[in-house]
Parts: sequence; C-alpha cells; structure tokens
Amino acid sequence: MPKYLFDYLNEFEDFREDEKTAIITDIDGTISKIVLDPYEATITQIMRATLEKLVDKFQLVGIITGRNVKNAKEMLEVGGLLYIGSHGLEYLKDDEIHIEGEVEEYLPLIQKIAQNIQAEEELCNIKNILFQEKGLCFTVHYRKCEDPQGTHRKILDVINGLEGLERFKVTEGRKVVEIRPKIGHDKGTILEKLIFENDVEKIIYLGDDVTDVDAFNKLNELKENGKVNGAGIVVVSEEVPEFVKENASFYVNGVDEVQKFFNWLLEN
Ligand SMILES: O=P(O)(O)OC[C@H]1O[C@H](O[C@H]2O[C@H](CO)[C@@H](O)[C@H](O)[C@H]2O)[C@H](O)[C@@H](O)[C@@H]1O
Repeated sequence: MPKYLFDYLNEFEDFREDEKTAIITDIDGTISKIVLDPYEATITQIMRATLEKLVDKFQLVGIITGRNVKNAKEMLEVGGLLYIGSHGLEYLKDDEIHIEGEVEEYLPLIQKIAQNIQAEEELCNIKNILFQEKGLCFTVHYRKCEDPQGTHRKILDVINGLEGLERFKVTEGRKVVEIRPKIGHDKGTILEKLIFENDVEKIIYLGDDVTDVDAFNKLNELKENGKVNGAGIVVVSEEVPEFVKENASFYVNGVDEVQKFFNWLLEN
C-alpha cells in the first residue's frame, strides 16, 4: 500500500532541489476536482498559477490525460506545459496537435462506433447518460444517472456486442466506460518515451484513476531496472479502487493536497 506522502516529504527533497525533475500529472481527480458534468470541470486560478510556477522552476512539467489535447489546453491554458492527450495517443507541440501515425486510420472507425453506441435505444433513452466524443477516444459517462450500477452494466452489454470491437480497447474509469484504438499506447508507454527522449533522471507522476495504473506500473518497472528515480502518487478518494492505490508509492487525499504538495515543491 502507498505511504501517506506528507509523512515522507523528506524522500522528495532531492526531487525538489533538482530543476531537472520531471513532474507529470493527469487532470480530472488530480488537479481538477471531480464534478457531475465533464464539461463543467475546471482548474482553480490558484492551481493554474501554481502550474505556471512549476513550469518556471522545473525543466519538464506535463499532463497526460484521457481528455483530448485540445480540450486539455483550453481547460488549463498554461503555457510551457507539455500536453499529452487521449491516454497518450496525441500531443501538443508548438501549438500543433500531433497524433501517433497508426492512429489516424482509426478516426473514421471510432466515429462510426461512437455513432452506433449513441443510436442504441437501450442507452440513449437513459436519463442523464452523457456521450463524449473526443476524436481518438469515445467516453460514455454514467455519473449523473439515477441508477449508475445498472447503467454501467447496460453500457458494457451494448459495447461488448458491437461489431468491429476487436480493434478497440475498452477501459473503465471514474463512472465512465471508454473506447480507444488498440495499438499498444497508454499512459505507461508514453511516460517511458517521455523519460528516454528527455533524459529524465527523476520523475514524479500523479494520478487517480484506472488508466493511471499503466503509468504507475511503468514507473515501478523503470525504477526497478535502475533507469529512473521516480515516485508514483495516487490521489485517493472513496471512489478510487484498491488496485489503483496498490500500484502507487505514495498517496494524498484529494486535489487540495496535490495543491499543498505542489506548493511545497515550489519552496526554496
Ligand atoms: O486522465 P484524466 O485527466 O484523469 O481524464 C480521465 C477522464 O476525465 C474526465 O472524466 C472524469 O471527470 C469528470 C469531471 O470531473 C467526471 O464527471 C467523470 O465522472 C470522470 O470520469 C473526462 O471527461 C474523460 O474524458 C477523461 O477520460
């Protein structure tokens, strides 16, 4: 089980003192509080200003999110930040969106699958179900539904019965089911790429959800092989499953404590 970060701050002194430390975080549930409607999620002005200061202090500060990069950029509006979106399938460089080559052919396919799901009567008649088309990924939200558990089951039934599903990966998250191209990219592979491409020696990764497990695991593997010195931090709440927590080294309670940790990193 992870250790409570604020009892072990001394283990982060080296990270804080080294401007080459990379700080990578996801967005929802980590630097942005979970809200009912994904389009209503925001980051506070204080968090925005803090991210800007982190960018000034450290060489590599970035986000890896399940949102698409366009949406992430609009939500955060922090310059100098590395934006990686759609669980690692696209990134923003010099204000231009780049997508992994092999993903392009999936664009029409995912669009079609998204249309088919939204046309399913079994789903589209459910009050407050929400469909989020993100380009490379498609998300079905059931947080606002009257019967979240029942809706969750129906979503999976519909998705598992879809034609052509074998080319897609279905993942679950905080009251969401997501579909994305099955091409071997995830938050872990992109984290590894980022570490090697930028000669990163020390890295802190923060996340709160199922897809962050790929990043926590990759970090553990690289640490064990002596490739990097790193710490995976899980942002816990009642909703976060045990297996997500198990793969991180440290935990904090909620977005406010992420803010508190970032403030501490900025001291000195
Ligand atoms: O990797 P992340 O940056 O954590 O993105 C994961 C998903 O986050 C968003 O959904 C989550 O946050 C919503 C707003 O608080 C909440 O309503 C929803 O229940 C959460 O699952 C986003 O909308 C998804 O597209 C991301 O994949």
